[in-house]
Amino acid sequence: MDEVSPAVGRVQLSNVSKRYPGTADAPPAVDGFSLDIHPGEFVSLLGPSGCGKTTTLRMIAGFETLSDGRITLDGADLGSLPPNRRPMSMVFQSYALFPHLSVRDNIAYGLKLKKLSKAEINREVDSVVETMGLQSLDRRAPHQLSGGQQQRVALARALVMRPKVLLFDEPLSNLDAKLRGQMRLQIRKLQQQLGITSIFVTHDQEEAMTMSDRIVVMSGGKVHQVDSPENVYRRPETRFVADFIGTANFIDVHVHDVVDGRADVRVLGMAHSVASHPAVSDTSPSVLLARPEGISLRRAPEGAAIGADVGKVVSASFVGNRIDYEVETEAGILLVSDSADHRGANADDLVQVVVDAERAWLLPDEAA
Ligand SMILES: Nc1ncnc2c1ncn2[C@@H]1O[C@H](COP(=O)(O)OP(=O)(O)OP(=O)(O)O)[C@@H](O)[C@H]1O
Repeated sequence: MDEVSPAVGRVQLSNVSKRYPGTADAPPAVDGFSLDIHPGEFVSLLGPSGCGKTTTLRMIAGFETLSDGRITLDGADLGSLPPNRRPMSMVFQSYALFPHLSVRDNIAYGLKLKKLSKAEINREVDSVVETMGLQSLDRRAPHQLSGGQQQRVALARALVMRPKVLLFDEPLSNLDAKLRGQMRLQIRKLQQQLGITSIFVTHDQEEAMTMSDRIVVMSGGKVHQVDSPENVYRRPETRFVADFIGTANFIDVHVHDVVDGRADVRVLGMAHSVASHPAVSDTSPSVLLARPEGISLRRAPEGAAIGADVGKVVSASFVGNRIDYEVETEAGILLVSDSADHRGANADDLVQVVVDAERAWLLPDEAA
């Protein structure tokens, strides 16, 4: 396949909503979704079951109508254009291969419908078979392939249509963890090589984090944050995002002063200056987010008792590349991860608990 990046495939969603028929008393499945997806960008829609990510993808594909709003591709309104007239290909969780057709015929299927000549079809199929490393498998039937191989065929079938946009609906959920990891890398590499705008639905945060340029975190039909993987982890917009992505310790703090995105707070008896969300003020309820790797444990001073900065180790679990601790403190149970390869503390030890202020983030406590 050509390895040039076409500067096409800009998808814009403006205030898109979806209310399914017969659900008038429930909140909309998708509620005022706006997003500008750049050509060649890899965007994941991430959120818990029922948050509206599949509905959004299906509206982009044309399988669902919009109740409100507009979706454009390269500036042109997609309106009621049927799915097969949209220059997009979808890769499904179930692979959706035709069982009675060979790998090669599965890949060629869409091109035959487009009535390309036999020679053209062969050329395009050869090219994509090579790109996907399917040369030795192309005469087989789908049932003679592993799950990962079937998913590669499904991707080849999508790519051969030379879409402007690739849509993925949880394509890796049926694969085992190791294969999922390999497929993630393969899809991302290929996507970058070909420069095809990609929209990827998943409920797996690690998948979204490792593959995406930007992640859209959704809940209850609404967008909570659109940001880089790093920002959704380190600088979440809402408590929901902080909790959904990774492991979160939420610590109640006293906020003394907020200036230029930094706040003076008292955490576990110690004064710190921490980065703070723009909506945080010294009068609004706020909560400190500290990730487990942003807290460290030190040996408690001789004769120390549980207090402001001294806690008691409840459990210490060896997880291979790190040790996970649960520590009981005055701020509740905190989860702490230590990358050290030796166990620094054991259950029942008293430890000094230190929050790394540079890795902490103060955000509005909408749950307060
Ligand atoms: N055909 C339908 N008719 C009525 N309600 C629907 C229909 N399809 C989905 N919904 C509802 O719309 C909301 C969003 O569903 P959607 O499938 O988009 O969520 P999701 O985030 O993709 O979830 P999952 O990860 O479980 O697939 C849910 O409340 C769901 O029950």
